[in-house]
Amino acid sequence: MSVVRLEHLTKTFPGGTTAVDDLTLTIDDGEFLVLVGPSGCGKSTVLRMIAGLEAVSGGAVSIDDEDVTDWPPKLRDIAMVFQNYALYPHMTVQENMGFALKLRHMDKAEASEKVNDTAGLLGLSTLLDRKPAALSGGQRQRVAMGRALVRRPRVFLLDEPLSNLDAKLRVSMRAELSRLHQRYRITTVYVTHDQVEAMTLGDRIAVLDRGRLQQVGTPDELYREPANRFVAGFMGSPSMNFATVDLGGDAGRVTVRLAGREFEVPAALRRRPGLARYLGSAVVMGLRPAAFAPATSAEVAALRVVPLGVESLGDEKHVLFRPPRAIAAAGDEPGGEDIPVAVDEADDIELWTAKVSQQTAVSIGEPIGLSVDLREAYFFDPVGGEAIPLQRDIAATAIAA
Ligand SMILES: Nc1ncnc2c1ncn2[C@@H]1O[C@H](COP(=O)(O)OP(=O)(O)OP(=O)(O)O)[C@@H](O)[C@H]1O
Repeated sequence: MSVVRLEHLTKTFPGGTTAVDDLTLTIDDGEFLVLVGPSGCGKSTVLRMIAGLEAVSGGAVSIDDEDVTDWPPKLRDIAMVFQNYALYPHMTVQENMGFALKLRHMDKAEASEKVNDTAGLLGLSTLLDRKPAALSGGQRQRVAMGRALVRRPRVFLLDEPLSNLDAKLRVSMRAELSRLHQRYRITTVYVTHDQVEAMTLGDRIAVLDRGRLQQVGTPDELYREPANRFVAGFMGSPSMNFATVDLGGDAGRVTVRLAGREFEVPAALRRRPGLARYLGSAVVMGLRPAAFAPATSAEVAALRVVPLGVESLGDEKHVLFRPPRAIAAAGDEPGGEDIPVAVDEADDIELWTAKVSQQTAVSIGEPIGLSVDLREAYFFDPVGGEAIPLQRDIAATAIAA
């Protein structure tokens, strides 16, 4: 059993930067938790406080219900792997991996057996006599992980361990990490700013922004039910597209206006009931790149956009275009029954992206029609950015009330 509990964890550096702000989070026994967030959001500082490498300014860290907040690192039984895996250059792979066991005065034969077992698992058996200089980047990273795993720590902390590797190696090391975790089930906290790594590795993902926890949940929960605009924009690649739109209609019919055209929000959209209190006012709408498709000529609900960039990724294309201006169609009167849509000027700065199939004929500067699937739309409060709740949240609130 190794449950890691962070309670109101806070870190303010002497210069006054609050890197971690009141973080409360439990990492369950055997769980693989990924901490993600943009550069500087406090991920490494959280990890360093768990390891005991950084003193906390407030709050507590406990492991298995034991408060370890003031314990020195070596008493915590935690292993940490960094981005620059810092192997001892003068030692062989065998010696590097066995070093921690030697420090613990483990019996030589037993230590050697443990090293050999772990090396076998990591595909390092034939490299045991080499020194780090004679290894590839991926092999060195595996040795670093082997060195951490060999003593079966209670908690395994990894800080962007794959970021120095090339794309192909990263994919295979991801698979390897998953396999190792399945095998040992060591409680793991993994820091990355790469949301693909987060989605593929994490049992759960915790998203940080400016030191504050935004949401914690399974990859699927974060993707499908982001708690706020920040999480929605962070999870998913390419990112979600946002526009501020005014909501029109009544309880029976909800519409948004984009590019002078009115779109009805489908009744089937689970987020729709939460929209009722925003009727007649502005909301932020989010559309993932996959919500667009090339429009067939028969479709009415199409946007005409001028591609400003086309990225061909082999099996799909990303089309970049200026966000459709949510202008009212000619004849609409502001304040009239059909509420015209306001445009947040800031939205114009970031280009939108549509994901289309490789077969779609599209080139820069040549207008194309895109259909929009509003069943895939997300809505956020225009001020606080929190997600407008799903149907079941509303039902739960109603019951609670
Ligand atoms: N020793 C320090 N003294 C002062 N400020 C620090 C110190 N270490 C980190 N910071 C600041 O704390 C904030 C969080 O840093 P941290 O390294 O935890 O972020 P991160 O999310 O891991 O970033 P990255 O993804 O770039 O590694 C940053 O604003 C950083 O500049």
